[in-house]
Amino acid sequence: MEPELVAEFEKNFPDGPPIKVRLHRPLGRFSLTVLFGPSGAGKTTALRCLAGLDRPQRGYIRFGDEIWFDASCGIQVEPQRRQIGYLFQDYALFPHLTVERNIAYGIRRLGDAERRKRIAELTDLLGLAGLEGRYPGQLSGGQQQRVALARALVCRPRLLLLDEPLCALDQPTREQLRRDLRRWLTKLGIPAVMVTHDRVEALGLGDHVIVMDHGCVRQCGPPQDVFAAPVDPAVARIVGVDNIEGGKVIRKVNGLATIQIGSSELLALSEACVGSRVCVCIRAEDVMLERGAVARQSSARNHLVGRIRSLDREGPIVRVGIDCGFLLKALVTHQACEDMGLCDGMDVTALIKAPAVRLIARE
Ligand SMILES: Nc1ncnc2c1ncn2[C@@H]1O[C@H](COP(=O)(O)OP(=O)(O)OP(=O)(O)O)[C@@H](O)[C@H]1O
Repeated sequence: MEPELVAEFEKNFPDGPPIKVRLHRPLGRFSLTVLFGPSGAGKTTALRCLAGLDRPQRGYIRFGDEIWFDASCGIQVEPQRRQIGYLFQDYALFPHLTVERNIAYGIRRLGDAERRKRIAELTDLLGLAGLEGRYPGQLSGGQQQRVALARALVCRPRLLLLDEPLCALDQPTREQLRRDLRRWLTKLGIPAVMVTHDRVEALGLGDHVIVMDHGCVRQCGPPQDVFAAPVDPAVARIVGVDNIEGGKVIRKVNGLATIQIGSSELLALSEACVGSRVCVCIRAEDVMLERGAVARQSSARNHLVGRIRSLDREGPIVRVGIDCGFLLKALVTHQACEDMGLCDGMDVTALIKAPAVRLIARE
C-alpha cells in the first residue's frame, strides 16, 4: 500500500474558531496539496501543526507508518525529527551569511564533499550558480526566495511545507517562479503542502486542493473540479465565482433546465427536478457581451438583455456590472471595452453558454 500522510486534528486558540484539519495525501510520489482559503481560515495553523511547530489539542498525524502526533497518548514528535522542509512567506535568510552559507546552514555537520555536492546540485537546479558568494541584500526577491527554497531542500526533506512562498514577489517574478517551482519539485519528487489564497497559484500548481474557511475544511479534490463545481455558495465565493444567485428550476426539456432568477430565466445543464431551489453560479469570465439589445445567432443558449450599471478597471481587465433582472458581473479586457465603447447606462446583451451556468442544490 502506498504510504500516506494522514492528519485529522483540531487546534484551538482562545479567541477564534477551532481549526479542524482533515488531510489524506500520498507520499510515494510527488504531489502538491494546496491549502486554499481566505485570511484567518486556519491554513498556516494547519501547516504549523504538520511541522510540529504548534500542537493540536485533539487528533493525530501519521506520516507513513510513523506517528508524529497523537493526542490520545501524548505523542508529539519534535519538528527536526520529522525531517520536513519549511519555506515561510518571508524568506528569513541570514543577512550576514553568503548564499552558500545560507543554503549550507542545515547541513553544517555533513562532510565537506557531501555538503559541496548537495549545494552544487541545488544551485544548479534552482539557477543560483554564480551567486554563491553574494549576501541576501545583494539579491533580487526572486533570487532570495530561491535561496530560501534551496535551504529548505538541502536537508533532503521527506515533506516540503510552503507558506505563501510567492506572495512577496512582483507579478512577473511570481509567474516565473510558479512555473519553475512545480518543475523543480516534480524533479526532486518531494511531496509538498502549500498555503495560498491565490486562485491562479492553486490551479497552476496543485494536484489537490483543500478549501478551508473559518477553521473548517469545506471541500477538497482536484483543483479544476473544486473550482468548477463548488459544493456550496460559501465555497463558490471563496474560489472566486463572481455571480452567485438564488433561483428555482421551472422547466426541464432534454436535460436542459430553465432556472428563474427574479424576472430573468437562464438555461443550465442539470439533474435538478422542476420546483427545486438552486444556487446559480456563473464565473464573470464566462459572460460575453454584445452591444445593444438584439443578439445575433450564437451557440450560447442564454441571451440576457440588460443595462450597464458599473465599470471597474482591474489592471488590463474591466469588471462590468449589468442589470438584467439581477446584477450580472462580466469580465472583458480593457481593449474590448474601448473597442465596444462600453459605458454606464448602455444596453447590452450578455451571452452565457448553458454549461457555464453551474447549479448547487439548496435545502
Ligand atoms: N498564535 C496564535 N494565537 C491566537 N490565535 C491564533 C494564533 N495563530 C493563529 N490564530 C488564530 O487562528 C485563526 C487562523 O489563523 P491562521 O494564521 O492559521 O489563518 P490563515 O488561513 O493562515 O490566514 P492568513 O491567510 O491571513 O495567513 C485566526 O483566527 C487567528 O487569529
